[in-house]
Amino acid sequence: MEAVRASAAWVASRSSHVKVDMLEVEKVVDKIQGNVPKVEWDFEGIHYFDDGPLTVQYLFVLDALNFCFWPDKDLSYDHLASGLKLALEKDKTALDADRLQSYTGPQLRQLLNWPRPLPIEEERVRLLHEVGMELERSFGGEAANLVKSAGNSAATLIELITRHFPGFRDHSLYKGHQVFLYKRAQIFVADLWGAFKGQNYGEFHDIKSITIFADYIVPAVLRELGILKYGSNLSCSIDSSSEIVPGSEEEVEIRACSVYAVEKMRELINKKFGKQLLSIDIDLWLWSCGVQNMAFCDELNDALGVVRVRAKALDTFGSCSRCFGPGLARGVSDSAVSGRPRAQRSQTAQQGAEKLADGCRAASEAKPACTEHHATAARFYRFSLILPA
Ligand SMILES: Nc1nc2c(c(CN[C@H]3C=C[C@H](O)[C@@H]3O)cn2[C@@H]2O[C@H](COP(=O)(O)O)[C@@H](O)[C@H]2O)c(=O)[nH]1
Repeated sequence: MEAVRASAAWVASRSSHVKVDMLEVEKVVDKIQGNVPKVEWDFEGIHYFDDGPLTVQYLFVLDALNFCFWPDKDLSYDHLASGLKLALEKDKTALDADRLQSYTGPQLRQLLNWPRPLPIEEERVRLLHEVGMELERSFGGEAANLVKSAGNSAATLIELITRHFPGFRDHSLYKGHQVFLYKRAQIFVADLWGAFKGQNYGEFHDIKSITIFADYIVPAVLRELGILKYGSNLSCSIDSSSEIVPGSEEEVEIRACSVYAVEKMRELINKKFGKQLLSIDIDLWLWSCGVQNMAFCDELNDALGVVRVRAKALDTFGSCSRCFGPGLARGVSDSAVSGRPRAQRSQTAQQGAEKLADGCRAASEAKPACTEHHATAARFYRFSLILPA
């Protein structure tokens, strides 16, 4: 999106806490030889998809709530995606516009099968109400109509979303200048594109206008790669896990410089290797790398290996969406990410994957579906899959 791209460049040129290291951008581009590993949308197997308008409704609600999972160490994006999916599978009307307007905090928790208050729960409930109310008022209750009214333009869809739904207006004031990052509105477009494979509700003639999505995972990956450099005060705050205040210069710089760095990466790939990549594809690669295991992002060759391993592992587990047994999944996942030497870790994960597959087969016969355990297992995947076999 042009407003996001221009904002990111504006901030990056004035940034004082964060710098984009162009030499490191070039090193990464050379190392991957312009080939960004293809990561499939829904590589985790946790999203609802029925190829129709209900999927659009699901994705819109999902992305309305797609922020801030970290304050609860057990909660992740997976819980939201798989929780809403299960809720829809149980009751196709769960995300109808009138229902969205009446959810309370405890009801939202129940919908997601989450046992305690969600981070920023009141705001999440407010967003649900806003989405339900505006969908009903302007789009006949259906997010699919919102998408249709954008006429296959990603930029128009983002304009419509941010005009009608204030909760998606991801703006900040930086050094007296308004900057636009539109993380969740852009993720929604990318989700449609990914889920519908660029067809039907996912067809956008200007999909290349979308930038990456400035969340808290991609910047961590870019920092690990050496592309983002933080000043010493910011480094200390982040390394000691202090909270970075929303809207602060630091926060805006981290997010905007991430967008800018990937735009530069894309330009360089085009210049050196003649390839026109979409920021969406780079985002999904970096994000999947980040949520799987940061330690592996320092060696991009490993990352290339990751995708192969993932594809193989999904063959093993992909068809099972039943309860895996929490003890097994947890135990294995803890050992897989402990600080052991790489060769040993790979072996542990490999054995873990086999054990998990056995447990999974047994459990799926013995127990009914269980979102919470499934999410735990999915998180384990994310650790195990990136370990080279
Ligand atoms: N840049 C970027 N950020 C993304 C996503 C997604 C999910 N995209 C789905 C689309 C296709 C795939 O199959 C994905 O499942 C979530 N996030 C952000 O991550 C954070 C959650 O992290 P943790 O607390 O560890 O669960 C949180 O800020 C959330 O908003 C993405 O794609 N790109």
